Amino acid sequence: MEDFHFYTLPLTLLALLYAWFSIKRLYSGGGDTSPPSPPSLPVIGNLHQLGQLPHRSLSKLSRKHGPLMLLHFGPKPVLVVSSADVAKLILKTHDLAFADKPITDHLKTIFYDGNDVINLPYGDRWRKLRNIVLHELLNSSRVKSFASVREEETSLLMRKIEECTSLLAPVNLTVMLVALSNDLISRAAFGNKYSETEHGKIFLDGLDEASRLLANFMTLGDCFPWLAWTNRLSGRRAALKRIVEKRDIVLDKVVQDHLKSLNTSKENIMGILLGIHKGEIPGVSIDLESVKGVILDVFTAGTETTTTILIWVMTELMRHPAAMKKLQDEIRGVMKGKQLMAEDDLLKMPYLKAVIKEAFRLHPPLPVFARVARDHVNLMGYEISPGTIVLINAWEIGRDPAYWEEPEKFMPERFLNSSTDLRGFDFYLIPFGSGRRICPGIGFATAAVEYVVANLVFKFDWALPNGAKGEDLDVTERPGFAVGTDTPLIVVATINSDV
Ligand code: HEM
Repeated sequence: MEDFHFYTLPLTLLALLYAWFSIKRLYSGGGDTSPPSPPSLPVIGNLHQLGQLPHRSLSKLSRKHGPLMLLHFGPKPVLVVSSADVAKLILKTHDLAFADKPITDHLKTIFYDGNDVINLPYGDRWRKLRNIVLHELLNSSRVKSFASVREEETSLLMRKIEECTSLLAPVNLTVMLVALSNDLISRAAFGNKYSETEHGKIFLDGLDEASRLLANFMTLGDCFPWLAWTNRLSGRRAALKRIVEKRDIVLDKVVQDHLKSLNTSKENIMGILLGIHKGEIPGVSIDLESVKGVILDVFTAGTETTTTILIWVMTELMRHPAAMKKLQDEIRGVMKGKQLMAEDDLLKMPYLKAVIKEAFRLHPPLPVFARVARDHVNLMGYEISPGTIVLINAWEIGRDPAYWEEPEKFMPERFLNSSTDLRGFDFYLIPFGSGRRICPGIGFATAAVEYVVANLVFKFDWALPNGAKGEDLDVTERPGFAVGTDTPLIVVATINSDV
């Protein structure tokens, strides 16, 4: 018994100390070779610190622990990047080493086993599909060819707003802009507006539900392979499967309808993809599963993001009447004596472009985007292992005080006489990402956003209902795939009497 006390207590203490340091090392990155980490809990790591709006929780942590920070989501190491300089290291200096994307079971269920551009790992299959998207579907002449779709859909939106003004009714701009983005993408993708058909509604509702189910950053089952069963238990997997099955019936029917028509139309994305599938472009090929994957990419990546930025632009203009007036003066000056805006008119509107860039800086629709390390990388003296997830906080980078004066202020003037653009070369402004995996939809999205905002501001004067002031607008963010405002933007429009 005496021996027991003599040896057991110190040994137990030693064992406890060893366990404590091992856990600490495991969950705080492992000492000098790992970037700084906030304190974490055993097993779950830093998961409890994520919150509903991850860009904000990560921003708070990074302001304390630095622009390169290591977290753990359960056992998974996660690097968080929060400054333009570190983003440049990841997206330019080591772009190839960080060119993979994280994929979870849920994403596989939604995207045909990850058989699409967004989710494929870097490699030949991804390169082949990405080239098709970049060179055949979304190149600049193709984006121009969709101008008539933008013009027709924007003038329909104008008419709907005019109807509200004649009834003296406020306009729910959020609802109208959601419908507009869906219709723009639907017509570009399929050639017609699927929102108007029963089938189309099922398809769009399916996308919406899937995006809501995926709004949580990562589920426990995604972080811990041994907890994958919780996805089944929570009912999420079954719910996703149901949604995907319904959606696939619609997508299969659209593919079959297009295939049946003798000449596959080259005027919409589905037609072009099926043309490639039939071997119409020498040296380029695509299987039917990937055709559906790419179509899903276009809808998933293109609709909610476009709606979200349109609403942020209009919200910021409502909150800043001086900027609204300056923009109106610019647009109405360019349009003097003209009724119908052509896309070439936008070239003479530098303040419009500045307003849109400023909205993207403060409110990137995808505030945090992810990459995965493919190789061992030495980053700023730290050893990063393959498989490490990298979260790039574009929202925080847009506020990096090393690059932005008064970063919280909405000040479009900062972009006048500046060469900064949205194409990912300026690492302090990366709402579309940068490097090998930069968004291929930049041209498509900005063409739509510029044309729609220019028309809204040209045709109407805007006010808030009941004489409310811009600063009263509720700009609380809503968690989701794209982060927009929680409260719909309800406004009163008056027709500009000079138009
Ligand atoms: C305001 C609108 C949009 C925003 C803010 C946006 C943002 C982004 C971001 C941040 C990425 C990840 C980039 C990276 O990892 O470096 C991305 C990827 C992607 N986006 Fe967009 N996007 C928008 C519109 C669109 C549109 C309209 C399309 C298609 C019509 C599109 C298609 C894609 C695709 C296919 C990818 C995956 C690229 C790859 O992994 O190779 N996006 N987008």
